[in-house]
Amino acid sequence: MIEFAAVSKTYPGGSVAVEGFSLVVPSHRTVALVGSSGSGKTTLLRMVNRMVEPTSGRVLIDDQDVQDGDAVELRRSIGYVLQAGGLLPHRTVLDNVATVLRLSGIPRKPAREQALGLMARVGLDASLAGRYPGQLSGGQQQRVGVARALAPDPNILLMDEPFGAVDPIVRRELQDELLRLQAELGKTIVFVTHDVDEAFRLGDEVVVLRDHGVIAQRGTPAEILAAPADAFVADFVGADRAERALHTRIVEGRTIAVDGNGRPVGVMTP
Ligand SMILES: Nc1ncnc2c1ncn2[C@@H]1O[C@H](COP(=O)(O)OP(=O)(O)OP(=O)(O)O)[C@@H](O)[C@H]1O
Repeated sequence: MIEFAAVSKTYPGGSVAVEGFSLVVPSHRTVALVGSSGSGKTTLLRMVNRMVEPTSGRVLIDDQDVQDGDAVELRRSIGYVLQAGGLLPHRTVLDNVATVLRLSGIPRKPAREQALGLMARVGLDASLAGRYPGQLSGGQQQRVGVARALAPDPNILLMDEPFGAVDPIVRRELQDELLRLQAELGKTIVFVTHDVDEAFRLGDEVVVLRDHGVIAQRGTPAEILAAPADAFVADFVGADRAERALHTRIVEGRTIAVDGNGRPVGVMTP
């Protein structure tokens, strides 16, 4: 469990990124933080692994204040996936993953074997092991980023717009892959995105942020869609967008789901 207890962050120079944010992320769940650019998502995420120190308030992991332990150890125990992948450009794919294992004291040979296992787990063919990150597609690079983050078998995975740089089809594949992995692994995931559809797809719970990390609404995707807290949330989640405004129509005795443009999108099953 991760708990943000009234955290605030004012950066040097006076920019207020987050003001009085509180949230509990239950273990083995995925919570998606969604908000527009500058709403403080990255700042909040980085407070968990102490890449950002709150100006006030505390972050607790399983009731332990993250400030109490060693920052390097904390960072090593938490998986972190970034949009850019954060890969080492002059190391092969296998080495990128194995390095993380080596850092935790695993000898070279078993580290490489485990790295191959992690590659398979995220859907990367072993034939890519000897390539350099620059020789991979964007989607493959992101998979390496996920394999790296999973290497120390962390309980917590922090994901900061991890699929932001790939095209929509690959993005969808990566989302499916993450859902599959999460069903197997049951990590505690904080997923930052500005894409509402991605948040709704991946989040067991979704937290919609306004500026300064102020929570506009939190709930399951269904709860937020069914009852947006206010006009800001309704607008942000696109509650009136044609593709969300579904209704049914009877055609030849079957009930068809139709979107706001009148386009059929599915058949209702009894
Ligand atoms: N190191 C920094 N120094 C000063 N101000 C910063 C720093 N990092 C972030 N900020 C400011 O804090 C606010 C929140 O930034 P943050 O990166 O947390 O938002 P975000 O929601 O993740 O945005 P994005 O989606 O664009 O990444 C912004 O106004 C930003 O300019």
